[in-house]
Amino acid sequence: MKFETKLIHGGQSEDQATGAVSISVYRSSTFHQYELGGNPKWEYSRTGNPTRAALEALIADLEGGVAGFAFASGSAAIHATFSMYSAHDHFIVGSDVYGGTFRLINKVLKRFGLEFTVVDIQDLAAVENAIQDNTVAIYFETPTNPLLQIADIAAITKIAKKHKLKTIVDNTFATPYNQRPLELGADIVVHSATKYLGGHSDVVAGLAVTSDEKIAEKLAFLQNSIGSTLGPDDSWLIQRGIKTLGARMRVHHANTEAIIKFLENDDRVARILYPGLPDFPGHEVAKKQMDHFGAMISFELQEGLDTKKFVESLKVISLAESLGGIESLIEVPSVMTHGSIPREIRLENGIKDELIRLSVGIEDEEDLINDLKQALDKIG
Ligand SMILES: Cc1ncc(COP(=O)(O)O)c(C=O)c1O
Ligand SMILES: N[C@@H](CCSC[C@H](N)C(=O)O)C(=O)O
Repeated sequence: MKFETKLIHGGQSEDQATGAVSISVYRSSTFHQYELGGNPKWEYSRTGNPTRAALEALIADLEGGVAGFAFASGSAAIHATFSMYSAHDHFIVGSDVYGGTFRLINKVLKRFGLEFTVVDIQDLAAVENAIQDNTVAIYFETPTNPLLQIADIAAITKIAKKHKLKTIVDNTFATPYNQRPLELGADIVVHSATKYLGGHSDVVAGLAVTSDEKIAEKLAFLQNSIGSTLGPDDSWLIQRGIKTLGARMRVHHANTEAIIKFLENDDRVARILYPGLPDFPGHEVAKKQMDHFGAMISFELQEGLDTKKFVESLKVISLAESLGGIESLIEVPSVMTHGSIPREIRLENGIKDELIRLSVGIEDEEDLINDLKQALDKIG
């Protein structure tokens, strides 16, 4: 089955009880057990729910894993994944990660004794040099939020395997439409399904997928034990969103190409970060491991231009956190999505105060470009 067909018919796409082509929402907390001490398929919705299970089967299918797990948010999926490990286990983490992941690591996981070394994930020698006797896994995003840095997944998983480490990839920005890390050797993929997978900015959800049966057992245990599971209504929304992922991504990509051309030709734009640009540092690796370069763009305006006024002057594009929805969203990471990272660390990692991140939606491309133009005209 081709990927675009899998989006619609993959996993478990029909309701098994009725044949309904849209999976039913099983809004039941518990299930009648007809035999005491039997082994029922469904017992309690935290442990397993048919609507959530359909989504979990679908994401496992799309990422090429053996099992998928749905959580109440991307952060919950990441938390459950790190919960497989114990105090004094050491992780190598990419320096550019979503601010909330940085916060989870530094303010929560470290308190439970997990240890972390932050490295530039583009630098393979730095990754290998950071390995210690107690290192258990390498965790990174690619493309990263918000600098869109590209990590070489195949090369990193090769290093990981050599040292018997696991590789965990946050595939939120790429989505399985553009990139499938498990096929490149990763052990676990995590997602903020809040973004492209849901696709309509109307649900917060997270997913984890693994290619390893033993990890799948651990994640199933932790999902049930921690209990941060995704409810049936939200599971249904994510499955519905995924059905149109291919159609949406084609428009996201076309609009992004047009906006990149516009930004490249405007003197008021100083720097554009986008993996599809031939002179972008990660371009060659992105070309190798991604089917398309995605629809996230970061950029900086020329020094002295008023970033605040620019983002506040947009009329079609909304100033808002989040990304991957049908509507275009713009934000300033230093103040918004990455505000929880101390300024000196942020600057050290390359996130300037004035960096702007744009999530290109599927509106008419001319409307988006005209909106950017009128806002630029207000400041310079
Ligand atoms: C790359 C990335 N990973 C994980 C998360 C966390 O996801 P959620 O907001 O669904 O908890 C986000 C954003 O929130 C993100 O941008
Ligand atoms: N205020 C939130 C930040 C949400 S950021 C959402 C998303 N990951 C993005 O990058 O836009 C918080 O403090 O967690």
